[in-house]
Amino acid sequence: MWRHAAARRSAQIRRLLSTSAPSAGAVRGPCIVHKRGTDILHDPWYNKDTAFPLTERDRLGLRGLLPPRVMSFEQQYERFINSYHSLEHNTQGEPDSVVSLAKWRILNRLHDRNETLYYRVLIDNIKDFAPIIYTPTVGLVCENYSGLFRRPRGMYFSAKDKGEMMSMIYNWPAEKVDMIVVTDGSRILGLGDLGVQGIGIPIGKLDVYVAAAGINPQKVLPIMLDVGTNNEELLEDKLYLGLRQPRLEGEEYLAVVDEFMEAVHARWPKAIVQFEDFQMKWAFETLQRYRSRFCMFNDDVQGTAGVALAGLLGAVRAQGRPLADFTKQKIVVVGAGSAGIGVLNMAKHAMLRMPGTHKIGELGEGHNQFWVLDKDGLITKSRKDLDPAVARFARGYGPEEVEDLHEGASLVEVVKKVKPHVLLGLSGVGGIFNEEVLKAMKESDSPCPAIFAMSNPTTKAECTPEDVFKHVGENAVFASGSPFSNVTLSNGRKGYANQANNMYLFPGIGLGALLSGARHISDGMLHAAAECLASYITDDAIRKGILFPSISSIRHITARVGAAVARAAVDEDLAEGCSDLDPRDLRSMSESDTVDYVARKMWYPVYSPLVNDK
Ligand SMILES: NC(=O)c1ccc[n+]([C@@H]2O[C@H](COP(=O)([O-])OP(=O)(O)OC[C@H]3O[C@@H](n4cnc5c(N)ncnc54)[C@H](O)[C@@H]3O)[C@@H](O)[C@H]2O)c1
Ligand SMILES: O=C(O)C[C@H](O)C(=O)O
Ligand SMILES: [Mg+2]
Repeated sequence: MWRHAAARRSAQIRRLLSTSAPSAGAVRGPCIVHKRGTDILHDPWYNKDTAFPLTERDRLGLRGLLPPRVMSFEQQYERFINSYHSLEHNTQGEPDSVVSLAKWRILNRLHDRNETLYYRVLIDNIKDFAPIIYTPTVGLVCENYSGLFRRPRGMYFSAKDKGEMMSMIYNWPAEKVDMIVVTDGSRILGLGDLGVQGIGIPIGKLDVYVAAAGINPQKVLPIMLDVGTNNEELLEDKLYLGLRQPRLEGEEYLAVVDEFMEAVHARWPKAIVQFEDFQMKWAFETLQRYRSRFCMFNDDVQGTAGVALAGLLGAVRAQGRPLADFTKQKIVVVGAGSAGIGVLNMAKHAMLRMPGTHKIGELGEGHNQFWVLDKDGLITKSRKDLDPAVARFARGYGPEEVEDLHEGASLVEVVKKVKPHVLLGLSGVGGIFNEEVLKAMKESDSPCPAIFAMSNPTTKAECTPEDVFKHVGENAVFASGSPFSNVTLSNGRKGYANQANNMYLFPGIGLGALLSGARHISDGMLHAAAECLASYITDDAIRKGILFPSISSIRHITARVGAAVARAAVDEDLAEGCSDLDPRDLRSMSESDTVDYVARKMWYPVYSPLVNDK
């Protein structure tokens, strides 16, 4: 009996793994379309522009609506890339912001017109296009959203929609939604409260979901919760497209988010909801409120933490030390907001359970390797109105305080006295790691001091890689939230400008949760994601100063992270499976079979033959 069940299961796994992996040569089965003629040309999901073959033009009532020449997908692709390159050429010498917005416009127009072509060029050129559809350009787009607006994308729920959301959610045309990214626009990157204009962030994040995790773009939904804005400039801007009222607070605010979450859950109970760029108080409050009820996570708190932890572990390896020495690293964190606190919690947790020289659990809560600063300087236990989330990292607990530091000490004082191994910025303050601070890092107790300037967009980065290699030394390792170019060092070697951005993890967290059908997203699943990313980089790469893999491998990384997350969900009995997969199938897959399975489930953009249903 048991043998039969096991045999059935392995046959099922063989079947799941035998479907061809998505690739450029893939041929799709037909796709049923309920439209004809110009309605198809105006639907970016079905539109193939000049690539509709003649038979399809006949079948779908398109004959005569397009120029007669039928182009191939490859020709269309080349045509787009050529026009992108001519745009680059023609805008040479223009200010960066003008060039970036022009690039964003040309990509956005393609997105509006032909999704298959758009996502193919995005996937193939992710390293070049990520800085346009994601940080830093997405920040500029959000700042200028009301002026740039041509057509809506995603859904907008506002404070005025109270009581209506349960019906409004059915206005979304797709029957199934797998992945939702929602913001209230209150902390967009390091740019502050941008109100409704923050919708650019969910759109950019979901583009990354499609490119990196192969989520089907018909099943993603960007959401803006417009509860007002406290940004005076926007409130006075005649073109501003959001509610012109101050932000809702307290219970009124939570009632809007509650209603939205209930509406989503009622229509798509298995959709994953990623909270993005909420100001700190709501980031933590909503995470606590929803995380055991819905399958959701907060990317800024949890995704960022995993990426930073992978970077911190890389910094230990770069010193040629065993990972267990992580517990002895001195880490200065600048910024005690949603991202900073998320990183501190995860790093502390990792230290407390680090196997090796210490017995697990030997290090007590008082073991504090962190020095945390916010806008008022070093946080100590004498800080007035200390936020409980920060309290466990405030200096002054335990008997081991040796440095002569005081409440509110400046960053340069802290660095000089502590001589940290790592200086990590999540402050949203551009240039705060100035020359004096970086020169002080030269005296770090690490042979290769690590500087993480994680704030976004580029203008908010705490420092540049040039500054680091110049002032800290060429032995330093560097990572930033937004992309920078590598630096040529004096001996001709490369000084690597790694990108430490949560884009390495959120797509895999979402995908792993989705494919396992996780009831919710546990700390164990998040740790599995971080560990997977940390182990992705080889010792050879680390020795060169490479802490994170190239963005070009994002699909490969995401398949691994997704598999690790799904396996952790199974281990914790949180997996309920998805349409073609029973959780027991997932349980009996080997690690590499799980990676294969996840990779095969990724959507890949190819034109499907279209068949009209009437
Ligand atoms: N690289 C990534 O993947 C990633 C992920 C999440 C957030 N971020 C970036 O991190 C930044 C902060 O995000 P957040 O959600 O934590 O914001 P937040 O507003 O919750 O927190 C900002 C923190 O910085 C502190 N701060 C402000 N000015 C300071 C100063 N002069 N000196 C020291 N500390 C100062 C504030 O007191 C606060 O503690 C943003 O720029 C965001 O783009 C990057
Ligand atoms: O959006 C990003 O690039 C990373 C992060 O989520 C942020 O808020 O800065
Ligand atoms: Mg964010």
